[in-house]
Amino acid sequence: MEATIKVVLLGDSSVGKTSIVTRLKSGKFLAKHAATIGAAFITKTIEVPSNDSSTEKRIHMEIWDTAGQERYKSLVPMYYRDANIALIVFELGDVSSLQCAKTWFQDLQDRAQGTQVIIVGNKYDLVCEEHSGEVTIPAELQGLPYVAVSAKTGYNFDTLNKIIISLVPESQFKTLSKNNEQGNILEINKKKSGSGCIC
Ligand SMILES: Nc1nc2c(ncn2[C@@H]2O[C@H](COP(=O)(O)OP(=O)(O)OP(=O)(O)O)[C@@H](O)[C@H]2O)c(=O)[nH]1
Repeated sequence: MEATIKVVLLGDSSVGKTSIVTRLKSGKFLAKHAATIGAAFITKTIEVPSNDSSTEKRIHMEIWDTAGQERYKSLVPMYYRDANIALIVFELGDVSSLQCAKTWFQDLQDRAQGTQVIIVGNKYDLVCEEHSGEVTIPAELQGLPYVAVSAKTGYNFDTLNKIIISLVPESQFKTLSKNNEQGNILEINKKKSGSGCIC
């Protein structure tokens, strides 16, 4: 079974959206300094762990990394339109980026109600462990799935992947295309025999 989903990253400039995408895609951290211009797109396939090999599942993710800089803000709705999942990213220890996350959530509620939201607090490696649990999530964002990660160290990316997987509804999964091809071949053969063709 396969599902294709569109994932978009939203959040203030420099909170680490591109670094999260890179970590999701390649498991690496590149100390990147250039800000994203407009948006960037990558694809990533993840296997859904299962005990039963007959129900193997794969999720193809189309991941859109948007620019956090103010001057590109008006373009962003174009990228979150039709997204199944939005990762709204803020930087742990940076209150203004958390306020910005609130604004993005409001935007999605106004313009993309079908999009499921995950709140991601990034740069866990920069905050002291004993203080990292003290993030006060604004009331508007409470109840949404939340995970603290570090794109630099890879901390909690397994949890982030699990949350993404859990948000893909069963109805989104379609039978593997290989089976569809087999189905088509059977259909062609049936038509041939029906028309009396012997070639
Ligand atoms: N220490 C630390 N630095 C990080 C982490 N994630 C990203 N950074 C750094 O933060 C800076 C900004 O990261 P980007 O991934 O470019 O941020 P962005 O949100 O894509 O920025 P825009 O393209 O402007 O929207 C870079 O210097 C990264 O190396 C992290 O988990 N820990």
